[in-house]
Amino acid sequence: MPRLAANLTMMFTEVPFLDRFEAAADNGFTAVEFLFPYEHRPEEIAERIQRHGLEIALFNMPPGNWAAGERGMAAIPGREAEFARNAGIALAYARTLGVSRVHAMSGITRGLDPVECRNTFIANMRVACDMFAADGITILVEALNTRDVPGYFVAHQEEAAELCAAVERPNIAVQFDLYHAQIMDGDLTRLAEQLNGRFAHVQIASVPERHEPDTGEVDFGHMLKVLDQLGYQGFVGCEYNPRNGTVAGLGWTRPWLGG
Ligand SMILES: O=C(O)[C@@H](O)C(=O)CO
Ligand SMILES: [Mg+2]
Repeated sequence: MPRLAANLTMMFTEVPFLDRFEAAADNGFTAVEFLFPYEHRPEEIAERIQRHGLEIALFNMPPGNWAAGERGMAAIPGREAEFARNAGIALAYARTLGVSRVHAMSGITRGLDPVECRNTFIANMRVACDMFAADGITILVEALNTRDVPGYFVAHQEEAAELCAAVERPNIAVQFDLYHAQIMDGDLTRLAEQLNGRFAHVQIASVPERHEPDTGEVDFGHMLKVLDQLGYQGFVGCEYNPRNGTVAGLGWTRPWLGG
């Protein structure tokens, strides 16, 4: 049975960030995820988690200047020191929050030398993996679709898996976002079978609109069963923009969350 995690960057945005934890718990979630916690002290977030009996499935390292269009820097030559600093910031949050998966975004590398980017990515990820290993934390690599994020370093699931292998560390894995995967790769059942054992987090949303996963071109009831059959024990992040309000759109979660 997949364990759903509400993505608090996209869901429950009707209330301020710190109040989204209560909203998620009230609606049956026992786990949450979010992109960036850094506007809040880790202790404030830890208090919400404890108060509402939640677990945090995942969050991202600082991504650089998000508003200016930056999407991480793991593969961007010349930003190694900033990457390592950001890894340190994320590690402090992960420790306080008891989180065991942290996503390190690769960056927009369009126009840069691909070999240099790959070497930078591998070296940076080795640094991050080694920093997080003692705490039992896995670093995640996500492929993003080129329509939403043109020029991102990793666009296909097999590329993400191959890069993880090239890092040669036990605590790195693919963040298998089925929304991006459907847009770029398709054939999701066979893809999940091929990648089985190499992903440590899953995310879902309808395609192409990125709304609730009960609409659109992918049958997520089927995909969640496939993940079950493959023995996937991790979380499934609900990373979508609710169509008409978060709570109004939660009907699809009933078979998975109960209620
Ligand atoms: O799929 C996404 O957009 C996120 O999981 C993410 O981390 C980068 O925006
Ligand atoms: Mg995602």
